[in-house]
Order: sequence, then C-alpha cells, then structure tokens
Amino acid sequence: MPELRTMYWETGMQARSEAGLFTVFAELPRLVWTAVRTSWRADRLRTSVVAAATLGGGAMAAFGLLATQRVLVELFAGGPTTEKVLAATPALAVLAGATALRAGMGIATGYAQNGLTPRVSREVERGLFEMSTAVRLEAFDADAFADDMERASRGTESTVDLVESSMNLLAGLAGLLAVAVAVVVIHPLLLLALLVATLPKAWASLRAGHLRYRTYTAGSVRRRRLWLLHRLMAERDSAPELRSYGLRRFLLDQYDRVMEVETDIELALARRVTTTTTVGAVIGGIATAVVYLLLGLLLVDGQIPLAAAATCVVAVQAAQRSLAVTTFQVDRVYTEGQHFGDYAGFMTRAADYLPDPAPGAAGTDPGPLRELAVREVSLRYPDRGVPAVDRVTLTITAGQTVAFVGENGSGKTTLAAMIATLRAPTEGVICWNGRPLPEWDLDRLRARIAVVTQEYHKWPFTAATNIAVGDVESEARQDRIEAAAARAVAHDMIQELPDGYETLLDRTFARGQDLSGGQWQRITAARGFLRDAELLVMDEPSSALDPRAEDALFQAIRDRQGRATTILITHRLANVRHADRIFVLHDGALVEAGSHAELVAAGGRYAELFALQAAGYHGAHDEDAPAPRQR
Ligand SMILES: Nc1ncnc2c1ncn2[C@@H]1O[C@H](COP(=O)(O)OP(=O)(O)OP(=O)(O)O)[C@@H](O)[C@H]1O
Repeated sequence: MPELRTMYWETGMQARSEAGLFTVFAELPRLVWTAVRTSWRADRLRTSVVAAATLGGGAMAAFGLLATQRVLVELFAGGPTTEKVLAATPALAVLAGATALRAGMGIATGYAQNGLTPRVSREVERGLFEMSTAVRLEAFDADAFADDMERASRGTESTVDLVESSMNLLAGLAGLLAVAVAVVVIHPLLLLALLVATLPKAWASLRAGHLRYRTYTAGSVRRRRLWLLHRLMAERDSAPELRSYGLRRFLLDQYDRVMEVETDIELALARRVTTTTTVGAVIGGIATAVVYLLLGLLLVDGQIPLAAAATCVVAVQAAQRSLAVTTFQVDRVYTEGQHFGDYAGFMTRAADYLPDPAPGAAGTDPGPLRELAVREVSLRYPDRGVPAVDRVTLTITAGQTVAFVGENGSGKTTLAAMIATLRAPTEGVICWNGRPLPEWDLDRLRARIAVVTQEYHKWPFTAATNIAVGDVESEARQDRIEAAAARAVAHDMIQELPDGYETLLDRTFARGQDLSGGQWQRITAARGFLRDAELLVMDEPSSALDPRAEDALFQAIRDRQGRATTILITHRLANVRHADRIFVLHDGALVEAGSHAELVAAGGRYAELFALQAAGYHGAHDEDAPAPRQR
C-alpha cells in the first residue's frame, strides 16, 4: 500500500517525539501564556478565580509545611507531654487552617475550571466555524486547505486541554515552589537534598513519555493503514463491492499482517518504558536514601534540629507528588500546544481567503435583475495549466432562459459558479445591472440568486427542512415547501415516505431514510424553486430523473420564462430547445451563441452534438421501437 498522508491528530505526538527536553522547556512559557490569554478572552472572572486559587493553594502549601515544622519543634521540645501539646496547639491550628484553605482553593479551582472549559471551547470553535463558512470557495481548491482545517478542528479540542493542563502545570509548579520556599526557610541545605531526592524520578518520567511518543510516531504509518482498513471493512460505502468482489479475505489478511507488527512494537515499548521507570525508581530510591542519610548526619552533628529533619521528610514526599503532576502536565502542555499552533496558523492562513468586497459595497442593494453582463471573464484553477473558462463575453437579460451547453470539462459549471458569486474570475468582470459583482453587498446579491448544483448536498435533516434550506431567511411555511416540491415532482414521492415531510433523510438517525439518486435530485430542485429567485442556476438538474419527472421539471423551468431568469446547464439537448439563447462552450471558450433554430441552421458544434443525441432516439425508433398501435 502506498503511504497515506500524515493524519491531523498526529502533529502533537510527532513534535513531542522529535523535541528534546530543552526544546520542550524552552517552549513552555510561550504556550502557557497563550493558554492564559485564550482563557482570559473566553471568561475573565473564572480565569481570575483559577489564577488566584492556584497561587493561594501554593501559598497554603508553604504555610502548611512551616506550621508542620513549628508543631514538630514544640513536640520534640523537653518537658511534660501535656505542656508540649498545648504549646503546639497554635501551630496545629495554623496547619489545620492552611490545609482546609488549600483544599478550599482546590475546590474553587475545579469549579471555575469546569465553567471555563465550555466557554474556551465555544470561543475557539466558533471562531473556526466563522472562518470556515466565510472563506471563498477557492480555499477548498488549495491542496493543503482541507487538511489544514482538519488539523485546526483538532486544535480547537486541544485548546481546552491546553488551558486545563497549563493551569494544572502552574498549580504543580506553585506546589513545588511552596515546598522549596518552606525548606529554604527551615534550612538552605535542605533544598539541595530535595533536588537530589526528586530529580531522578522526574527525569525518568519525562524520558518514558518521550519513548511513548517516539514509538507512537514510529508506528503512525501502520496506524494510518489500520484506520483505512477499518473504514474499508466497516463502512457502508465499501460494503457492496467488498462482497461482490470477495475482498473479505484479502482485507483481513492485510489487517493481520499490520497487527502482528503493531503488537510486537507495543510489547517492545512496554519493556523499554518499564526499564526506564525502574531505573528512575532505583536511582530515585538511592537518592532519597542518601538524603535521609545526609539528614541523619546533619542531625547527629547538631547542624539541624530534629524538627527540621522531620519536616524535610514530609517536604520530600510533598515535592515528589507535585513533581509527578508537573512532569505529566509538561508533556500535555507541549503536545496540546502543537495542536493549538495548528489552529492559530490555520486562522491566519484562512484569513487570506476571506471575500474582498469593494470599499462601500456593504449594504448596497443590487436591485432586481435587469441585465447580467459577463465581460472577458476567465478562471484558472490553481495548479492547472489551461484556464477552465477562457475570456468569455455574453449578456443575459431579465426573464430569459439561457442554456450553457458543451462537452464534459468545457467550463459550464465554472462559468455558472462565477455568475452565482460562488467563485471570483481570475480575469474579466461580471456585472449585475451594470456594476461589477464585488461592488454590491454579497449577501443581498446572493439572496436574489438560487443555485441547484450538480454536486448537491444531502443535508442530514427532514425532507421538509431539506427543501426549506433553499430559503432560510423566510418563514419555513409548509404550503410554500409543498408548492416547491410539487414543481420539482417531489411532492407525491415525499408523502409516500414513512413520516412524509418529517422523514429524516439520513440513515445515521433512528428511523432515518435514504433516497435514490433521482429522488434526491427532485428534493434539491425543490430547494432551488422554493425562493422563486430572480436568477435560478440549474446545473444538470435532471441527470438522474426518469423521463416523466424530467419532462415535468423542465415544464416548471419553462414556466419561469419571461418572468424570471434561468441559467440551465444540461447535456440533454432536447431540453434546451425552448431556451431564449444557447451558449456553447468548448475548452473554456464561448464558441457559439444563438437560439436552437439558429444554431442548428449554422451547422456548427451544437448542431453536431444535437444530431448525435437525436440519432440515438431515431435509431431506437427505427430498429427496436414497437410500431405505433393502429386505432
Ligand atoms: N475545483 C477544481 N479544481 C481544479 N480544476 C477543476 C475544478 N473544478 C473543475 N475543474 C476543471 O475545470 C475544467 C472545467 O470544469 P467544469 O466543471 O466547469 O466543466 P463542465 O463543463 O461543467 O463539465 P461537466 O459537463 O462534466 O459537468 C475541467 O477541466 C475540470 O477538470
């Protein structure tokens, strides 16, 4: 199998596996700062609560340790036990207070974080959707754009994790700092002991994380294959061919082969991670023993009091707990930070694709269509040597039905998309009532145009809503929906569905239904008719329709003639005979224009295509068709 592209969710893992510890730590401040800023934008109050409670929690940890030492000093002093306990009581009260406050701060942090998470998620996700629905269609032609957007969506999920892990990291660091401050206050030498006792374990856990990421990324090609095999064997699209071509054994064998390698690698990883953590634990254990020995020596030598030594033992344990949290969060902040970087990068790159209206266009109403003029218009798709539309000039006046015809790939859809404002010409200009399209308010212009595209979308909604999406600005009245459906020969078909107009047209829902290609095409035609737009573009609206439905649909299109403007794209040339003007495209250029009669008389390309199609019917009639019945 050829190699699949890197998947969008692998970025963070890959970056972490390639980064050394120095790089990870060097990037942490920037990432944490980004997280704090994002969280601040989403919710200032909760961010402040989390920050204050985190710092407060750290301070309480330090107070707690100092109070512990005070308690121990009193308890280890000479004299009767009752007196010693009484003397230790104030320090005990401080210790209890500090512990309670610290727990309270932890609860406050958790509560504020719970409220913060959905707000952060909404802030970034909405930003992404605002961008992805606003960019020009050209963006989707760029090779990397779809991939980039998928990565960015993963980035939106990561933002919440980044914020959460950054807060936890700060809390862990605050805990560590508190312990460090407390032991320095008790005896500066204890700080050294603390470092010796905690660093080996921290190193081992970071190293084990690094190993896990490295193994993960080393196996990413295999995992992508598994992902593909999973789709091929479990999804509906491939199910019929899998059975008819007997691909089951072939795919299962591939799966077994990939899985065998994967299992061996997982086992090898488990061995290496266990070795690393064991080494870390052994070195950590030895270091802790050395520290305790050092404490004993200092104690015997009279360098530190017994209470300080005992506090140090408590401090070492507290520091080890905080460090375990911190090292875990370091990895999380770094990997999630990479995904967030994808999101931020996408938002910057996508901004280049936002529509670029002329100054003052906003709010300018183009008014009812009188004339649509296409002047020397060309469009070249990225990475394509030849233009899809090549210097086309034509004029359409209000009320006309015009047809774009030509062979596959001749540029009909592209030209119609430019007229419908979905694509911008790379050269030339299209004018609505004498002014270039970008000089009118885009939303107002689009409200006057309805487009039934060749690649229509099956919205995962009910049949009624699938038609109503054709005019979301107006009230979705059932009588209007049914009238539009009737014009598109969809009404009877919809009524026969299990829940009529309320039938869900998506099989992923309970009671959801799917339709045949022709039935879907009727629904999308109804969508186009709903608004009764001044300009209706219909791109191959009947390719899957049966002859009766096709005839009725074209009758409905003819009913618009003289009242509203229609651009029709179809290969069934019998249906364009009634068009006021037919524009023939070839290799992107406009090569003929005129009425059906004029073009047939001219004997050019249109006449040739028409004759070819007509010959098919004549042949059938002459050779195979039964003779008409004699009455
Ligand atoms: N998104 C795209 N990116 C790159 N090239 C494209 C894209 N869409 C269309 N093309 C190319 O532009 C040319 C014109 O395509 P277009 O879809 O406009 O033709 P058409 O006349 O509508 O064809 P058909 O009759 O098959 O629907 C073709 O060569 C096609 O391969």
